[in-house]
Amino acid sequence: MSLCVEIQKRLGNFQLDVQFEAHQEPLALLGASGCGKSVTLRCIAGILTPDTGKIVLDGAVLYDSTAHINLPPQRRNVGYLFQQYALFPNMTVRQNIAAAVRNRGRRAAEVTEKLRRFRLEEVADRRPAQLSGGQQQRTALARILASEPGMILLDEPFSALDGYLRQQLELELQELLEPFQGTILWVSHDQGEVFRNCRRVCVISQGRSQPVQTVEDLFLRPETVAAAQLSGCGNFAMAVPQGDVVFLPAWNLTLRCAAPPPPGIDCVGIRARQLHPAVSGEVNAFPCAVVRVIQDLSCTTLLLRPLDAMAEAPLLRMELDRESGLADQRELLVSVSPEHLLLLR
Ligand SMILES: Nc1ncnc2c1ncn2[C@@H]1O[C@H](COP(=O)(O)OP(=O)(O)OP(=O)(O)O)[C@@H](O)[C@H]1O
Repeated sequence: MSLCVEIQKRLGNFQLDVQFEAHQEPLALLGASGCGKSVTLRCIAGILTPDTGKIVLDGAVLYDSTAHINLPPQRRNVGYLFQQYALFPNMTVRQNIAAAVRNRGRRAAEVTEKLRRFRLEEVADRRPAQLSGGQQQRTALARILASEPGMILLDEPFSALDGYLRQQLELELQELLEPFQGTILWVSHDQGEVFRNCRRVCVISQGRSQPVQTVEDLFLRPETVAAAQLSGCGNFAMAVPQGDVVFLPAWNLTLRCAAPPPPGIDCVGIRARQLHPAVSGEVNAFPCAVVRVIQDLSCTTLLLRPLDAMAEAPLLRMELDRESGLADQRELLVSVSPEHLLLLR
């Protein structure tokens, strides 16, 4: 049971070129807005046709430009949960689910089972416009599972919902999808959502896919600037490796690394949480001017300028607990431990 995708598609100035494999797992497709995540899903679902390439699901060829195979969406056995759920607006919840059941003889029993399992019995006779966001999402998912798909495509499943509901539904979606045996492609630009729900991830950056990796490798040990950005890192500087240190011209800093940087490293990343107040003489300590203090709900962010930085150098973000008591300092000695310095290409 697996999905193999290797496709190219041009849309105006945008060029998509992605390849990845997923095996009976939730695989995350993670990337910034406009990087090509939805176009990839639409090509797999058969709503868009790639220019070249191949898509194979569980041994069945859905698309192959060389062999001129291009199955229509309804023959692909792919369930697609759209960002806005795309329910039939004139049908009730019951009818929306019933429309997806292929086996007519089992239709009534299937609908009853889905209404119960997805806790939709009380709203079964309402239309989509009369449902909450969460109920719409459950209806859409019930409809997808009623069609017995070989795989499920989730396009930003929580984008239509706000904070509290979002957290609840994420837990619920995990539970509802647990019995599903096939592959799930989970599109998101939210690092936390990916970390909580998927074991492996394919990063898409400006239309190009990067090799599939584990979420731990991406978030804890990112290797590229794009991956570090997606993992939430907020400080970047060009770097010149010299033995087991790196020189950062913009901030005029030399920082020690945990090990000599491998070839190809030309940038470092520093997470805002991993900059910390330092004592004099501490490894990698450097003085900074505090340029701005931003009070947030759960933390305080300081924007810092290293004292020897070039005029146009980017400011450093440092995140502290709200009660740290450092928010009124003009100058601060800070440090990043060598093992927390992200060495990037
Ligand atoms: N039908 C189209 N014609 C021309 N360009 C398109 C078309 N559909 C998408 N694009 C372009 O393709 C690129 C990728 O779009 P896509 O919707 O896949 O992004 P995304 O990664 O899903 O972004 P988001 O996270 O914002 O949903 C964008 O630059 C978009 O403008």
